[in-house]
Amino acid sequence: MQKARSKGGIMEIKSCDTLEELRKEIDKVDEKIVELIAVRNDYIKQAAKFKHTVDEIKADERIEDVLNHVRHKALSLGVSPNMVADLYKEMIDAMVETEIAEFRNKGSF
Ligand SMILES: O=C(O)C(=O)C[C@]1(C(=O)O)C=C[C@@H](O)C=C1
Repeated sequence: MQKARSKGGIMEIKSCDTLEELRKEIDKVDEKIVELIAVRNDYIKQAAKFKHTVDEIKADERIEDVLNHVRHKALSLGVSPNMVADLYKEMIDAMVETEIAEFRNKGSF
């Protein structure tokens, strides 16, 4: 089995013999990606505990830091930094909404 393509890679890369086998591996990777998105989403909900206003939730400077961080990580793994940053922008937009909903909810406990 081929090693993941870079240091710090989280999964082994299998050399597949058929398209069917390859697609099963892609499905497994997609499940992992969604699991990690769910973990991130849970942390985002926790972040609402530390915010005092809705304005504070959308922290533009922090978003820039996150985007730079993932751009660098993508580069180190040989993946397009712009593609990763675009995915992150989409995800963060949605997670800001989740955080706002969580923030509005926290008063009702
Ligand atoms: O770091 C925070 O303060 C967060 O709430 C997390 C997060 C993110 O998705 O990374 C979400 C909203 C903020 O605008 C900035 C970053």
